[in-house]
Parts: sequence; structure tokens; C-alpha cells
Amino acid sequence: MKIGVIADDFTGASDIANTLAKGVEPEGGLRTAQFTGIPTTPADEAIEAGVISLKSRTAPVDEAVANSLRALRWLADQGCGQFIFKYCSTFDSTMEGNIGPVAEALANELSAQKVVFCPAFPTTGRTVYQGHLFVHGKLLHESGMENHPLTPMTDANIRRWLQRQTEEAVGLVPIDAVKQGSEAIAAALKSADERFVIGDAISDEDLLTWGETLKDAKLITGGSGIALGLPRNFLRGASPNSAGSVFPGITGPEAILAGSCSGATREQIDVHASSHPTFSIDVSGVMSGDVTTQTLLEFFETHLGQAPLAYSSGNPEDVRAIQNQFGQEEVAEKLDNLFADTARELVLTGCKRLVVAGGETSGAVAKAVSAALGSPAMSVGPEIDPGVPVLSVGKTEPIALALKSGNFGAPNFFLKALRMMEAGT
Ligand SMILES: Nc1ncnc2c1ncn2[C@@H]1O[C@H](COP(=O)(O)OP(=O)(O)OP(=O)(O)O)[C@@H](O)[C@H]1O
Ligand SMILES: O=C(O)[C@@H](O)C(=O)CO
Repeated sequence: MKIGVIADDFTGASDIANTLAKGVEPEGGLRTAQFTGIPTTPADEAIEAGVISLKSRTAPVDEAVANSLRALRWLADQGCGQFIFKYCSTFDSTMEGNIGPVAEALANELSAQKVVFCPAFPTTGRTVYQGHLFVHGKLLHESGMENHPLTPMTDANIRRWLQRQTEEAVGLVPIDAVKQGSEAIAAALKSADERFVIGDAISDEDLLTWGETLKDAKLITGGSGIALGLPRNFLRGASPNSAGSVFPGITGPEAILAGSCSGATREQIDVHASSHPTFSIDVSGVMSGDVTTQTLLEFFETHLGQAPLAYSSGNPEDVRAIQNQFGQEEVAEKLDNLFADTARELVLTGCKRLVVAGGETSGAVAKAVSAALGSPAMSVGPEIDPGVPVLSVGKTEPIALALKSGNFGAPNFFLKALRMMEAGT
């Protein structure tokens, strides 16, 4: 393995696995596998990029650090020489962490002198300018992310935000240096007094320049965009890598589960609901035990073949009200368990295509599904929408899985995902 990625959630892992598998023309991408948690056995030797999906974004700091270090050590054992700590393109974290403490631990373990932080992902509207994060041109804290149920982002100045989470001083490589090219970035990095440095980037071209600059960096941190230019560092001069280009279609029973409360997911639910059966999960009912896995399974069974969708997603006021009544962690845990148990039962009873929306929700579901199928490795198939590939899990009778980050995907994402799973490449 050449590149090892430690991703702090499952949709983020899928996102960067997609980027590494796709690469850019003419070189193409790397043979990439996404793992559910930290594998206990060595990886297939043909894999060039390994992405470990953790559920560490909102875990207690100590747990996030310990698991990230374990992941790093496993990836190092597989031969990786370069490591990426992948977090959200909206820098999802709290005042305490987990981005700062995890990055510190990884940097210390690798004795990395300079560590770049670049969440930019321009294709999905995330850009970093003068250390400020924008989402589709709006400052992060005015983009809707200020209402996130678990990690409300209330400051677009990510240099200041990261500084709250770490003892290391945090600097900036501004866009002027990036636009001048790789040598100017390298010089700016060298002359920066700080060990941690926010990297500006407002276009894919900027990210490719960063990729070239970071050719020999041991540790890089960011969104999936920062990986855009990395495969070509390994593949330049070789024939185009077509390893990931064949993905057999998977047909059969389908289900859609949405736990994300983001604006994009709620719009996708509305679009889907206009012509497909949907089940709105009553969260108070889940808390009281009136709504159970069985309730959801009955809904899916009744609507098999019609692209049925069950969702808990609510608007910010409803989410706040329910969290005030029952507690944020209690609600999240109950919903995660509900989605995980439902997914496990669905897969064990023949579901072949499963679409999931939301990072935490996807983590709970993907863990349950790969445990049910006895397979931690998922292979990366075609891209449905930017940042979301089709995955296949299981060796003999694989199922297709899509793990959609809350804010990603076109309004018709759910149907598109089910269709692409059938079509393959
Ligand atoms: N109606 C609801 N009320 C309160 N909390 C909810 C409700 N529906 C879902 N949640 C919780 O909100 C959280 C949503 O997080 P999740 O990571 O799944 O989505 P997201 O944050 O939009 O996605 P991403 O992390 O990919 O951006 C989960 O913990 C989920 O349990
Ligand atoms: O970077 C992103 O926005 C996504 O990959 C993500 O991390 C979603 O949870």
C-alpha cells in the first residue's frame, strides 16, 4: 500500500476513497479499498490506497486519538509511506476537537515537521480563502452548518477554530502563494514558524498544486480535495491505471435510510417522497420504544421494489426540541441503533442495494452490514454524485452500498444511486 487514509467518518471515507480511485487524467487513480474500522488481518497486496473508516468525528477526544493511532499503525504495517487524516470539508468539530488532538497525535507519531490542513472541496462548493471556510460562497457559520445537530460550526475562521483545539501554533499559506505554484507554497511552508498550517485553495487547480507540493509529506490533513493530486505522484510515467474501472451491476431488493438533517438531504427526501413510498420516523416514538426496527422492516417489506425510504431527518427547530427533551447523545445513540439494526435485518433477509444518508448514520449502518456479511473491505465503484461512489461489500454475493454525506448529492440522489448500483460500469 502506498497511501493510507484515516477518515473520521464513513461517508468521508467513501468520499476520499472515490477521489483516490478516480484520480485525474491522464494518470487515473489508485487501486483503493475502504475498510470498516481497523482490519485485524493484512490487506490484499494489490491495494494501493487503503482508507480506514472510523467513527471518531464526535467520539470522546481520547478515544478518537487512540483509534486514529491504531489505524495509522495498521496502515504503516501495510507499507504506506504517506498518510492522510480525512475530516469533513466543513471542518466538523467542536471547541475541544477532534481535528486538533488527532492531528497532533498523528504528527508526533510520524515526527512530521509541518502539517497542512485543507478542507477545500470546490466541486461541492467548499473553498478556503485567507483561512476562512466558505460553503457555496457563504461563510461556514452562515451556511446552515451553524445548525448541525452534533458539531454546530459557528466560526468560519478555521485557523482560529483549530487553534482552540491544539497546543501547536496554527499558521496560514494564503492563496497568493498557492496561485504562484508549488515552489512558492513550499517556500511559504518552510518559512512559516507554525507547525500546523491552514492551506488556502479555491479551485481544483489549487488542489493539484498542493498535491504536487505535498509529494513527500508524511502527513496531510483535509477533505477529499487534498487527495486530488496525490495519485499522480505515484503514477506519473506509468500507463493509465484502469484497475477500478470495472464494477459489476448489482440488482435486487432495495432500501433507503436517512438520518442526516442537512438541508440537502431534506430536499432529496422531499423530491423522493413526491413519487415513492416514504416513512417519517417519529423520533419521540423511537425514544419511548413505540417505533422499533420491526416498524421499519414492515414498511420496507410492504413497499419492496418501489425504492422505499425511511428517514428521521428533521428541521433545526424539531431537532433542537427533541434534543432538549431527551438529550443529544441519547437521541443519536437510539437512532444509530435503530438504523443499524434495520440495515442488518434487511441485508440478512436479502436486501441487495442499500442507500444511506448521513455520516454518523452511515457509520452505524456500514458497521452492521459488514459485520453481517463478515467483510471489512469494501471496493469502490462508479461515482454517483461528487464525493459519493457505489461501494460493494461481501465477496461471494456482494451487496451495493452508498454512503452519502449529509450535504452531498443532487436532489434526485436516492433514485440515481439505486439505478447506478444496478448499472455498474
Ligand atoms: N429528527 C432528529 N432529531 C434529532 N436528532 C436527529 C434526528 N434525526 C437524526 N438525528 C441525529 O442527527 C445526526 C445526524 O448526523 P449524520 O452524521 O448522520 O448526518 P450529517 O451530519 O448530516 O451527515 P455528514 O456527517 O455526512 O455531514 C445523527 O446523530 C442522528 O442520530
Ligand atoms: O468532506 C466531506 O464533506 C464529506 O466527505 C464528509 O466528511 C461527510 O461526513
